[in-house]
Amino acid sequence: MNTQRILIADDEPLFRDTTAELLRDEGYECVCVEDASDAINVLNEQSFDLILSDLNMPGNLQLELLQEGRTKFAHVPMIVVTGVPSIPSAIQSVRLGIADYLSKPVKFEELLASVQKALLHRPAAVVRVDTGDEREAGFNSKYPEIIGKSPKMRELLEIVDRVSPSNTNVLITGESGTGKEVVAFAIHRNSPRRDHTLQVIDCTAIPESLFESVLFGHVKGSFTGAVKDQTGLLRACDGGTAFFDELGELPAASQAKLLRVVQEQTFTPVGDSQPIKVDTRFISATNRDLSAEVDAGLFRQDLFYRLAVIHIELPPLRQRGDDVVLLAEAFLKKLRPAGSTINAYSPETIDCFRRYRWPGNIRELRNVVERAIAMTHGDTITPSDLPDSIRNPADGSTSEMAEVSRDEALDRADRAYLHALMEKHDGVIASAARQAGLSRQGMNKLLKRHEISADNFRR
Ligand SMILES: Nc1ncnc2c1ncn2[C@@H]1O[C@H](COP(=O)(O)OP(=O)(O)OP(=O)(O)O)[C@@H](O)[C@H]1O
Repeated sequence: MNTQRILIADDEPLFRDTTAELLRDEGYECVCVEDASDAINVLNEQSFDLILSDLNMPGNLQLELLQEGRTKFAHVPMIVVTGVPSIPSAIQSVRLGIADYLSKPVKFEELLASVQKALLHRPAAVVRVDTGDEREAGFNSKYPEIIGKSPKMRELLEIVDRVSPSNTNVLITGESGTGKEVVAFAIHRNSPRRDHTLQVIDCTAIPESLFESVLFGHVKGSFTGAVKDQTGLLRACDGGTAFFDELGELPAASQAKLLRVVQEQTFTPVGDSQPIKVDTRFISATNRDLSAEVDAGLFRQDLFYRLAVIHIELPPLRQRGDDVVLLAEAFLKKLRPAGSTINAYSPETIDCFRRYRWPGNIRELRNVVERAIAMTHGDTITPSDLPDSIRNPADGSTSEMAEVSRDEALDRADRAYLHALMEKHDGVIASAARQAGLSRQGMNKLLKRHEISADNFRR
């Protein structure tokens, strides 16, 4: 069953509906719109694998959909189907990188062949997170799955860009949930190996006694339970990339076996005598400090040097500045149910996001957004939709405090205090003011200065 999603933008109802119906019969999911601006809106809201677009339709007289589609949604192939073919529009379309240019009337078999071809040759599948305006939202057109435009993330993307085309082995480190796997996939997808497999090998999931069998494969009868020949994971990614996740968990005996493969690119399946040669790039990830583990004698130094030819260190979310806001916005768009009217965070919620330290990094943020979407009653997510630990982080004296000016630190503490106070008093200004030793007027002034709305705390 094919569940690829196709957006059909055409103002001719007969063509639009018939094409959608025929494509649905082929197993595709189709969404139909009748003009270019609706198409752009839908593209901003949902992810698609292909766009089928008319040229002469409302909102597209300057080929707006074509222009915007090719710059903002470059990873979604587009096929133009026009009733008014012309050489200039064909040239312009091709210049903008469309997958095909068809003239109406078009036979369905011809259209289907074009769709299948475009889908086959599109950039490898990505986790597409739609973040609205590219520049504003930290959307990196070459790495759409990596949201962020903080200096640390820009630097990181530059490194990713430089290492992707090479064959060099890469070690990615960083706290849990910082996006190590996302970066590994981005490197593979932008490498010449992209048409081959990226095989994820979770080092925590392979028992030491089965390491060779799982990685190298085995022949039937080579041990009790080996009832048939089994191809190992490394064979599956010949020509591609082997991604060793949680590398730091690999036991010493398995480290030795892996070293041989990394050095020689050969291995022998269990019970076989013929070595197999592969061509594999190794990307590894760990949240441990591997060089410290090498120093402590817990990880083989030779294997470390082989695998960490390039070392990419992912910063924790708390060091990525306002990327937290960009990510929260992207997750909101991605995770809200279709047709949902939830469309914003209140300024106080954004404040909570900025203040919190995010020990679980981006994964934690994603979970928090998902929970908030389920909790909220209105169109806007407010602090009452967040877990208590995020509304009231008990981290007034973190080391981060020492990184900012005294004024900024006092300001943050003041804001945290006001949040806690409003929370406790359910947004009732009179009682909050009483506890704070302020007049109502003074409390109102302070809330206004911090752009905190008492209404958001009322139950
Ligand atoms: N820069 C980013 N932009 C958008 N989403 C991201 C980004 N980084 C991570 N994510 C998302 O955050 C979640 C965690 O990412 P990922 O699994 O890659 O982290 P990890 O560092 O490999 O975690 P662990 O060490 O626990 O395996 C995923 O849902 C991923 O899609």
